[in-house]
Amino acid sequence: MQLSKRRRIRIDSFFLFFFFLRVPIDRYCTSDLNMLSTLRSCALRRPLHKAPASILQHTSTVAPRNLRSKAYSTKMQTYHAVSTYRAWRHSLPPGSTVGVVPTMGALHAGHISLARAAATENTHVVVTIFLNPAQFAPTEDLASYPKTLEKDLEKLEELNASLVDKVPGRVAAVFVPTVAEMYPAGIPLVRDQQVGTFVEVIPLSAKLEGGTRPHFFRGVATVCTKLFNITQPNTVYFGQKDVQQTVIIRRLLTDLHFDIKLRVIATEREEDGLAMSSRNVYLNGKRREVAITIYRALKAAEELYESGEKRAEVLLQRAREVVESAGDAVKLDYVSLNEPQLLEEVEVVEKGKEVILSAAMWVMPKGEGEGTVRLIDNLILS
Ligand SMILES: Nc1ncnc2c1ncn2[C@@H]1O[C@H](COP(=O)(O)OP(=O)(O)OP(=O)(O)O)[C@@H](O)[C@H]1O
Ligand SMILES: CC(C)(CO)[C@@H](O)C(=O)[O-]
Ligand code: BAL
Repeated sequence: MQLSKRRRIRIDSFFLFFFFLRVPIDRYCTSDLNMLSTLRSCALRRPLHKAPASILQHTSTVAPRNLRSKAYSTKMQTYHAVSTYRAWRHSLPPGSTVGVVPTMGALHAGHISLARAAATENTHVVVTIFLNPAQFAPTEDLASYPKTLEKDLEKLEELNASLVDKVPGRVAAVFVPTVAEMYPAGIPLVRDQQVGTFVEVIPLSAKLEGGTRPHFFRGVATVCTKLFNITQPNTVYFGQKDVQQTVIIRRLLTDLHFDIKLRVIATEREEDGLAMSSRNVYLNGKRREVAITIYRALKAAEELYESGEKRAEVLLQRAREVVESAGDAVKLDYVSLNEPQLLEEVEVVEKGKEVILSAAMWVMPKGEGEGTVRLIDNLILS
């Protein structure tokens, strides 16, 4: 049957109306994605002819620009269960990119710089906060590790508020799972008692930090594998402060065929150069003063390198001397020069090749009830 001309025009304008309605929504999807995530926005991206009426109603409620910034400040979601996180992750519109920042909490400016980098490069940032028992030996500080969840969430909200409009992403979700969720079979700290699935990156995990903390990278690789499976990132963000961890994660991503990019973000430091670290809260007064020794030692070796010395043993000796000069307030675990792929020790720094100069040092107890505090740091010589 032929439609009358007037009726055809009315039908065409009806479709045109919805076509134009969709344009701002699509633009919205690329710039203000966090807001959309709370609206289960994948539905909005469905071809309009398939969209149910209620979804179309939604579109008109998100449209006013002046409401968007308000919505931002209320939408960062915290998920404790894998299932609810997954529901959120599946709800993201096509074209979303997710940058994941794994942490153990007690957030400081170093963590925030990772999240900021992720916000610059993704539409959605997910920060995970999980104090992972599997990377602690029974003798280590799992029980006393700082726990500041409320403040952590505030800091992430502050970051969101500080991000300018042209930064595409916001911290949209914080994943804070329970130990039972992450380790359904339980996770005793004694390795021989552990049951379940574990991931090891051999032989990288036995080097440097692994020499003193043989359990450590098995715990890290295992929990990161779980977190990557759950959070489904496009890119993961790790700090250079834990440089061996970044080498191990790169290897893990390659070997397990994760379709995930790795970004390594520069170390944030205190004014005097001390690398920021959650464990720095253990350091007060005199202990905080001597903590800077690790950075001074690395800098002294770097200076010597820059003056032309390329022999590893001479450079490392320089660093050792600086630590020794601080007396028995500190104790060096190792200082080492390694190439960045397999962490093989380097004897002479070759022209044009980057090497990792890294160290671990304990700050010794001073008063009653104080424990030793282990610090790590590194510089890249290039
Ligand atoms: N100063 C820093 N600058 C940049 N990234 C950092 C810094 N400190 C930690 N990170 C990164 O943040 C991520 C989470 O680290 P984590 O939660 O263990 O904090 P941490 O400060 O390293 O704690 P810890 O004191 O236990 O070593 C890691 O990728 C780590 O490398
Ligand atoms: C990567 C990590 C969050 C795994 O627990 C931890 O090792 C850390 O914070 O560096
Ligand atoms: N960022 C390192 C975590 C740990 O020492 O357990």
